[in-house]
Amino acid sequence: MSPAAVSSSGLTKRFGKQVAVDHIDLDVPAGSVYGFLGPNGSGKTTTIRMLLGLVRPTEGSSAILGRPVPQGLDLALPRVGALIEGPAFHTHLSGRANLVRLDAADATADPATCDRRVADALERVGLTNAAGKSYRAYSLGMKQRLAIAAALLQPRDLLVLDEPTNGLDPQGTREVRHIVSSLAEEGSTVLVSSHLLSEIEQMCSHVGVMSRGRLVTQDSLETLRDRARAHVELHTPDVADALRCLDRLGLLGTVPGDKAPDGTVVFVPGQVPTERIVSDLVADGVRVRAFNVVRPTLEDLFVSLTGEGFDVNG
Ligand SMILES: Nc1ncnc2c1ncn2[C@@H]1O[C@H](COP(=O)(O)OP(=O)(O)OP(=O)(O)O)[C@@H](O)[C@H]1O
Repeated sequence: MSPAAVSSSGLTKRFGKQVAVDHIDLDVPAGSVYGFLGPNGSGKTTTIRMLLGLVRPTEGSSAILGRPVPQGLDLALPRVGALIEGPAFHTHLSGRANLVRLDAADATADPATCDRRVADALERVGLTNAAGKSYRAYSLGMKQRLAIAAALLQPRDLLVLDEPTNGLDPQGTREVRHIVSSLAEEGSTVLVSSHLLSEIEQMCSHVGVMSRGRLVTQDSLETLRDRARAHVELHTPDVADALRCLDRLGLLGTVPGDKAPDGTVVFVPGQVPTERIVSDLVADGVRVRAFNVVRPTLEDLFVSLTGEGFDVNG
């Protein structure tokens, strides 16, 4: 197992009586693109602020790049690029001049390589041609890309991006996705928050789902897709015979109990073709009243976990 780039244990933040973040155990594997997904107000920003030492947790602990927060932040933060509350850009300065200023304010940055690093960061986010324009003339998408460039002025092992596509048009969103993918290809871990499932699905390898301050699920996207795979709901008066037949086919049938009507058997067909299952059931004398293949989407899975909807298309 790869070591965690970010981890937390029982991390909790209360504002007065309100529990904004409720005992969450994060595990962001090194090298992953971890999508931190949840509706507005579910506690994502507060969590990220705690991880970066910007707000003190009420309870619990966390570590980034193997260093405890806050004691180890001096060592960890130079290796972390964060887009959380946009850096303070000067509206009258150009994008390039803004980055040079930010770099100059960073004690860990080498002034001798500033120009090259600024040029590289601008190139990465596709702002080379607009580098000399004043910030006030930038579109929202360009401003967002400049903020990402600011996080990339130095090589980073971990990027923390809070809702990086907020307010961007589809083109801007695609560009941010592309930047995230290229960072991941180069080996950085990326922790990216979003309230959009479609976005997380397209760029992440892992997902943590927040709902009302709690981390309701956390896994690789692959595993979650697997959990959301098709299952069959079979209705029959011959439940025992049906279970025996499924067993012979190597399938595990379960009787869901009080939630489903009498005579319901649920199973995951896996690799066995459904037509084969039906014909075997019939051959065994099982009276098939209904045979419904249910294909939940990832969204169905998350909604069932959180009880809330996700903005699917943005
Ligand atoms: N400084 C604060 N004082 C009081 N309550 C706060 C404070 N910061 C956040 N909260 C509350 O904590 C809850 C979680 O907010 P948070 O910003 O972490 O959610 P989020 O998932 O990031 O949502 P969004 O995407 O809207 O920022 C909200 O109900 C919010 O009102």
